[in-house]
Amino acid sequence: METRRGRRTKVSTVDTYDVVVLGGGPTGENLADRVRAAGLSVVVVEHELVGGECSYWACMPSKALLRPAAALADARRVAGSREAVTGPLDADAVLKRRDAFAAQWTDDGQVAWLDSAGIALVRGHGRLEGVRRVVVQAPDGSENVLVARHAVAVCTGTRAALPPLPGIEQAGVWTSREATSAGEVPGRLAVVGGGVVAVEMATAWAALGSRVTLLVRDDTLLDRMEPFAGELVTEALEAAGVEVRFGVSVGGVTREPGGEAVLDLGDGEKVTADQVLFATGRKPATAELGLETVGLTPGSWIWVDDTGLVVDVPGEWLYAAGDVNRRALLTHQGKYQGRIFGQAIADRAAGRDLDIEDWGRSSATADRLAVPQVVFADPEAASVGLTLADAQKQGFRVRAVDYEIGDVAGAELYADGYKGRARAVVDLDREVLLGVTFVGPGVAELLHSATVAVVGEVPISRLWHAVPAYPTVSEVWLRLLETYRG
Ligand SMILES: Cc1cc2nc3c(=O)[nH]c(=O)nc-3n(C[C@H](O)[C@H](O)[C@H](O)COP(=O)(O)OP(=O)(O)OC[C@H]3O[C@@H](n4cnc5c(N)ncnc54)[C@H](O)[C@@H]3O)c2cc1C
Ligand SMILES: NC(=O)c1ccc[n+]([C@@H]2O[C@H](COP(=O)([O-])OP(=O)(O)OC[C@H]3O[C@@H](n4cnc5c(N)ncnc54)[C@H](O)[C@@H]3O)[C@@H](O)[C@H]2O)c1
Repeated sequence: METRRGRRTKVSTVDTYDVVVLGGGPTGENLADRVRAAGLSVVVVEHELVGGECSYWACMPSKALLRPAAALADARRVAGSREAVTGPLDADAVLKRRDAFAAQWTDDGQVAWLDSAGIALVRGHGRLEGVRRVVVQAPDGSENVLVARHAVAVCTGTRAALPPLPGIEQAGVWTSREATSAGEVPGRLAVVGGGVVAVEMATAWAALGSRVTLLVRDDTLLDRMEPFAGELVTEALEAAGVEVRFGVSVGGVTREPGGEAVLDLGDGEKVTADQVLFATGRKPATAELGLETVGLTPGSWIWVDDTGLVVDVPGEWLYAAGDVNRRALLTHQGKYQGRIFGQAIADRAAGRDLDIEDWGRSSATADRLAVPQVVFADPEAASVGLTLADAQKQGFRVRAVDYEIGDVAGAELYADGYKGRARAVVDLDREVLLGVTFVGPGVAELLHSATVAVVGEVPISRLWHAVPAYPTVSEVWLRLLETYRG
C-alpha cells in the first residue's frame, strides 16, 4: 500500500465495524456512544488524546483559568465579603487546578470510558481511502485498514487559524493551545482578535496578573452577539486594566531569539509584548484526511444535511459532525450532533424511516434555530437563538424587549451595583421568543431557561405563568414579559 509519504507499508490488519468514527473529541465520543447504544459495533480513531480539543486545550482548561477570577470578582462585588478579600489570585494555585482539569494532558479516564461503553479505540492518524474504507497509520508507522459496514463519521474538529503575516511562523506566537496550557503568567500579553477566545483569554490572563493589550481589527467585541454584549464586556475589560484597541490591523510580528515580540501596526506604530496570542478563528482539520479519495477538497469544511450526511458524497455512508462541518463550533452542539446523527446512522442501518422534520429524532435543528453560548468573561455574556439583527435579516416581524438586570431585586442582592442587561427578541406573529441574551455576573446558569423557551416555542401567554422565584436574578424573566405586555 502507498502511504502519504510515498513509501510502501504493509497493511497488517483489516477490521470491519458497523461504524468508523474519525476523531475522538466530544463529538466523536458522543456519536460513537449513540450508535453503540443502538446495538451497532463502533471504533473510534484518535491520533492525539481521546477527549479532543475541548478537554485539554479549550473548554475545560480555559474555564478552569476563568472560574477563580469570577469567584474573586463575585466576592469583591458584595460589601462584607469584599473586605475579606485581601490579595490577588494565587496564580500558581490557579494553574495547578487548571492542570488537574486538563487531566495533566493524559486521556486514561476517557479511554476507560470508551472501554466501559463497548467502543473500540484505534490510536493513529486516520484517513479515508475511498468508500467506507479508512486507513490508520499507527504511531509506529504501521498501517491498518478499517472497513465500515454502514457509516464513516468524520469528527476531526478544527485547529487554530493563523493569518499569513510576515514573521508569524518564526515568532513563537501563542494559539489557543498555548493560551490554555501555559505554565507561566506572561508579564505583557498582546491578544489579536475580538471573538470568544480573545475575550476569554484576555479576561483570564489579566486576572492572573498579565498586562494585556487586546488588538481588535473590527470596531466591536463579540460581534455575533447583541451589540450590548461587546459594549459591556469592553467596559469591564478596560476597568480591569486591559487596553482594548479597535480598528487596528497587525501587519507582521518579529521576535529576537529569547527576546520580546514586536507587533507591527503600520505607520511605524509597534506594540511589544512577552507573548502574543493570535485568537483569529479556526480552520477544519481535514487537510490530511484523504478527502480527495471521495471527491472532496482536502482542507475544506465538510457540508452536511440535517441528518449529518455529507451532501457532496453519494451512497448515504459518509457523515461529518461537530466543528468540522462548521454548523456551530461549540462542544455542546457537537455532542448534540453526535446524538442526532448517531440516531440517523442507526435508523438507516436498521432500514427504519428517518424522522427528519424540524425537531425530529434524526434532524439537527437546534444548530440552525437555537444555539446557546456562554462567553465566560466578566460579566458573562449568554445568548440563545437569533439576535434582533439576525431575526430582522431573516424577515421575521420582531420586537426587542430590553431590561436592566440590575433593577431586579435578586440581582441587587447578588452584587452591589449589579450591572447587566437582558434582551428578548419576540416574534410578533406567533408571540414566541426567537432569541434571548443576558449579560451580567452569574447569568450563565440563566441561559438554559431561555433555551427551553426558544426550543419549546413557548407562547408568551404561557411564559406569563412561569413564575420566577423571589428574589432571584431569574425575575428578569418577569420584567421582560411585563415590559413586553406594557
Ligand atoms: C480556547 C477555546 C475555548 C473553548 N471553550 C468552549 C466552551 O467553553 N464551550 C464550548 O461549547 N465550546 C468551546 N470551545 C469550542 C470547542 O472546543 C469545540 O467546539 C469542540 O472541541 C469541538 O469538538 P469536536 O469533537 O468536533 O472536535 P475536537 O475537539 O477538535 O476533536 C477532534 C478530535 O479528532 C482528532 N483527529 C483529528 N484528525 C484526526 C485524524 N485524521 N485521525 C485521528 N484523529 C484525528 C483530534 O486529535 C481530536 O481529538 C472552545 C474552543 C477554544 C479554542
Ligand atoms: N465559551 C465558549 O463557548 C467558547 C470559548 C472559546 C471558543 N469558542 C468557540 O471557538 C470558536 C473559535 O473562537 P475564536 O475566538 O478563535 O474565533 P471567532 O471566529 O469567534 O473570532 C475570531 C476573531 O478574530 C478576528 N480575526 C480574524 N482574522 C483576523 C486577522 N487576520 N487579524 C485580526 N483579527 C482577525 C475576527 O474578526 C474575530 O474577531 C468560536 O466559534 C467559538 O464559538 C467558544
